[in-house]
Amino acid sequence: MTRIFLIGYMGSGKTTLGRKLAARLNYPFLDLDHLLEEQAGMTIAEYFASFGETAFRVAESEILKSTAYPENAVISTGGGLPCFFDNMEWMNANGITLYINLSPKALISRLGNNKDDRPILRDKHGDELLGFITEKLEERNAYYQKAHIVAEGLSLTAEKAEALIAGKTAL
Ligand SMILES: Nc1ncnc2c1ncn2[C@@H]1O[C@H](COP(=O)(O)OP(=O)(O)O)[C@@H](O)[C@H]1O
Ligand SMILES: O=C(O)C1=C[C@@H](OP(=O)(O)O)[C@@H](O)[C@H](O)C1
Ligand SMILES: [Mg+2]
Repeated sequence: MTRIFLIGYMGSGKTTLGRKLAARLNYPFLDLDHLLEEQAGMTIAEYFASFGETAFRVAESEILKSTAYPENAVISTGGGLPCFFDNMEWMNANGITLYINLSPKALISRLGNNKDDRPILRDKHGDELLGFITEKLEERNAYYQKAHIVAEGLSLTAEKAEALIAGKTAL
């Protein structure tokens, strides 16, 4: 049984890499944000607007822990998920965790104009955005660094991720 949890800040490429890695390993792909959107019948942005962040954190933790995962799976998480409740410990106990580590500037470059569906970042721009991500990433790193694997995000490919994971387990 191999369940691979991809973690990292918004824009680190968890969803993108997750899809590619799952295709490469021939494992099912799950994105916890997408599962929440399906179950709630609304987008993450709508969920934040209707119920607020506190309710979102409870809901995403419930989805993490109640999903009936296939034997083998690649699971992309939301960027904040490892940093609330005991979610990080839960993932470490129930699978292999891989942190996609990127600098604030690299994250901003990847997010580009594509941050409108991320309510926490949507209204921040320029220096304010850089300052916010720098500060939050420092706080979140305390959780992210507990991952089984810390991968350098800029050069990370599905092939490299597969090799890193194979080094931790017999796939
Ligand atoms: N390896 C990569 N190189 C360059 N851009 C990437 C890479 N992976 C993802 N991106 C881009 O970065 C943005 C965020 O990717 P996404 O997978 O949604 O991240 P996350 O799920 O971690 O928030 C998207 O616009 C995506 O196309
Ligand atoms: O980092 C965060 O707090 C969040 C990250 C988002 O997922 P991505 O990391 O896939 O953008 C999504 O769960 C929500 O907007 C909150
Ligand atoms: Mg994502």
